[in-house]
Amino acid sequence: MILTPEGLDALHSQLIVSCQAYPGEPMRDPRTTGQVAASAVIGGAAAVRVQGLADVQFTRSAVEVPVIGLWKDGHDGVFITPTLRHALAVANAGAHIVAIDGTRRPRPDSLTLKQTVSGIRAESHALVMADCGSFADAVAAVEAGADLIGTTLAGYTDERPKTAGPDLGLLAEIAGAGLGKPVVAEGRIHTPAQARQALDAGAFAVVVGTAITHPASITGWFKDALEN
Ligand SMILES: CC(=O)N[C@H](C=O)[C@@H](O)[C@H](O)[C@H](O)COP(=O)(O)O
Repeated sequence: MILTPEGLDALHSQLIVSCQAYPGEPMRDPRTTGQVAASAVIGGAAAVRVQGLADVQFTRSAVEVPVIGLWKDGHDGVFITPTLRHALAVANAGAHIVAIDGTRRPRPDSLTLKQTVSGIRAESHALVMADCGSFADAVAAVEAGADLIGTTLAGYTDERPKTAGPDLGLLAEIAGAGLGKPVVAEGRIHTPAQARQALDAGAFAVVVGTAITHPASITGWFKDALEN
């Protein structure tokens, strides 16, 4: 199944679930990722987002909804699918949508964001989601040709403070600017009410990760509540 820009309509106002376990964690296994993703789909996820080539491959065979794939390399600076090589590997692993760093920061392979998007288009059928950290990033990502704009990196670059919940201010600013591409709310959406607020602030779709698929974090939230 090839996902076209028109096919993105199926994701309008929908929930996308990010299924990620981090290096060294017990659930860091591509089979587990696929099972968690399939469970999220049973619950109503219209798409899933997974990290790592094997995770993309396993998840593609575990679900029938669109798979957003990424490859995290490192954890500082530009680390979400940082180069064209990473992006093409994610596309080749079967991702319908490749999520890439969509900031204006220099990239490790020295390509511009526009060259990266063009390279993905030239070599694959995958759509491109640009993970942005600011309004200026979003404008640049649309100009670069991205199919989807994510607020994924709001609070993780030095352009925005890290809000406790989702950065609804940035979301509303991008959505309100009418840049012509769907804006996906992602990052620190921890409650159903916040997911609803994100849609109301203009999000095309909402990505929730930790609050649905990261038991260690969720357990910590409950434990903290008992201790304070
Ligand atoms: C900044 C960064 O590395 N974000 C990553 C991107 O894929 C993931 O670690 C997040 O879990 C994902 O964005 C979903 O966000 P949240 O888990 O807050 O719902």
